[in-house]
Amino acid sequence: MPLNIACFGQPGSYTYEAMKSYFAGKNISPAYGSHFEDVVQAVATRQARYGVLPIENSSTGGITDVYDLIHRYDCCVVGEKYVKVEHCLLTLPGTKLEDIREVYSHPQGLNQCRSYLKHHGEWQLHPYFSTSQSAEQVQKMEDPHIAAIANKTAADMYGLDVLVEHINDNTMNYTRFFIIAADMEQSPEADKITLVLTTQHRPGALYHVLGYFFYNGMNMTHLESRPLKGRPFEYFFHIDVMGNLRNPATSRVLRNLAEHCNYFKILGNYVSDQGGNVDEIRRHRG
Ligand SMILES: O=C(O)C(=O)Cc1ccccc1
Repeated sequence: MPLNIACFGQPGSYTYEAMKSYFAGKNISPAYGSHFEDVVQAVATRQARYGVLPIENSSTGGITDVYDLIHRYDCCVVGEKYVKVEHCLLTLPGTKLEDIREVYSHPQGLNQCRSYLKHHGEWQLHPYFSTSQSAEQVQKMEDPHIAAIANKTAADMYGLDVLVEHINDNTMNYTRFFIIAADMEQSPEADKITLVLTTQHRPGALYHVLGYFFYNGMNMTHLESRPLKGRPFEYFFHIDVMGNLRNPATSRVLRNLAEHCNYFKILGNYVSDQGGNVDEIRRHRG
């Protein structure tokens, strides 16, 4: 039986790449969603066993809608994948740079190429469903004045030329993807925990939360704050820390921490992505 996977975008999207690489060698049956919510909903209603979504970019930061959706639909994080994102300007074969008047891409794609696009301030920018759907749109419109920002796979899939390569502002441009599910998964190899909490609304509350990790030698790798609806200037904190919940010391720290929070939920404990990309990021940091 193939694994039903809900994937953001369509074949050729960066999320598609993340899915292919995370589930390499597995028998999968993907269904695609044009909105982040489609993917989360498919998982929450168990139409799909797993969902794949972008969560964070190394140049533009957290993809905040996705944090909110995972939490709102009560989904769990069961894995992660880093993908190096190399944006290209794709056009119909034969189009020249001076022909271009309009550019389609996912808002993340437009954002990550801001400096390049600034040099072409006359181009009209169209935020679109995903990078791959933007490429398909260029193919369908058959208009040589229109380009898309997407990857080389999308160029091949949708019969487009790569007019300009590497147009992202930051050459070290990585996106982290979450693999989500309706239920928690636990493995002895899991080494990363994603949790969400709200602190008491008093001075030093976040300092205390961070102190739990610091004094117990737990490496915190990500912190994202999201507004609490109906409570102006109060926040959910989405936190990643290294650890395995089966380790009694780790679970004790988290239990103690939970007691000091207004709200505390573990979204997942999974194996961190230790692929070649991560090594490259570390090498670059020196
Ligand atoms: O639109 C896509 O291809 C996506 O998967 C979202 C995205 C867009 C740009 C960078 C990383 C992820």
